Amino acid sequence: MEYSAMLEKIKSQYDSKIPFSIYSLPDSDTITCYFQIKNEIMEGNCFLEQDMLFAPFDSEKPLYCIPANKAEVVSIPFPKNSITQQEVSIDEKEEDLIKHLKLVKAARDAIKNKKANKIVVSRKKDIVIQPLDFSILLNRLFNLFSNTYRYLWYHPDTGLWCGATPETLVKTEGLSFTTMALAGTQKVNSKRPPDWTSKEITEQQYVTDAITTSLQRVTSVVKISKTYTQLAGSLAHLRTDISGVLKNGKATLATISNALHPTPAVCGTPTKFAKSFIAFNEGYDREFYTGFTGPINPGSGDSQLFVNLRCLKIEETTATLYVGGGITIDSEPEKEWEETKNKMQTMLQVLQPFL
Ligand SMILES: C=C(O[C@@H]1C=C(C(=O)O)C=C[C@H]1O)C(=O)O
Repeated sequence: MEYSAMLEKIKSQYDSKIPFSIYSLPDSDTITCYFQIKNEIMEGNCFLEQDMLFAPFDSEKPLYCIPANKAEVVSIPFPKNSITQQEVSIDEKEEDLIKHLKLVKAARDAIKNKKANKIVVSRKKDIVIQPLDFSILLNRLFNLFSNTYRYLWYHPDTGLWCGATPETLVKTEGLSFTTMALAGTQKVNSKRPPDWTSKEITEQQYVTDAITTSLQRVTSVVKISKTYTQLAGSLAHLRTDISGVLKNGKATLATISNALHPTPAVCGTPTKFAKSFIAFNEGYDREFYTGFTGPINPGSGDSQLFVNLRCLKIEETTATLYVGGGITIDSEPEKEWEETKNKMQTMLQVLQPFL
């Protein structure tokens, strides 16, 4: 399939409300498209066959998939273009600032009261956009942030989502797996490497510890790398790689993703408290933000799932952007607000021609 035919196909699937998904793996020049053939709703048991998966933050809610055997699956190179980035400024409402500062303070108070060590709090931001043009959107999505997992997903039940996430939930190859603990955020400064503070180091260590503990149930041989800096757009994060072998016969992709999700990178620790704090205090439904998505193939064992961060949802002429950050005892509310603004830049860069 030619790239221009693919663009036509996306438009016709979208106009006829038939599910499709397009993705490019980190550092790849190829996009893979899943165009569902018939307009059936595929939700529920999505971990059994080769498919594209789209799972919400709340594991009680349905996850969606486009099975390969019900879709036209094509992989093609995407046209490369260099795009210059300029910071995009948008109006933020005073009430949103006040609400977020209050949320961060409430999370910090719960931590001070020893209810949790870390809680990830987030917000969403609605932005009015020009009518969508898939050609422009995909050109920016796939050419910017090439070291991230970039995707576009559409399903009539979930709506249209896209994202460029730096975070792997889990990658499996046969019985081997790798995952990562990603946390701590600084704006990249071209003059000097990030100087990580003890707040960020502690916040990221919580993630490594929690992931290693939850994996003990379903894996054997866990290897933990040194912690290093990962760049994602104009941001830097702290990252530790965790790899190992799945317990033969016991661990499936479903068990390992259930063991991992939601990690303290997007929820907090302890998970139960952080989850209920988020449900009671965030004041909105995260839907698929901080859920997970990616191409899976349980038969061959080669699957890649990514945490749905730096993402947005488009409904007609409104784009909703989702951003959050990890709160610990040392968090400063104003800095956390700035961090959400910095994280928003990723999707604002993609949307720039539509603003
Ligand atoms: C929650 C987000 O990102 C997560 C939180 C981070 C942090 O608190 O520093 C860093 C990377 C991600 O694990 C987001 O991008 O919305």
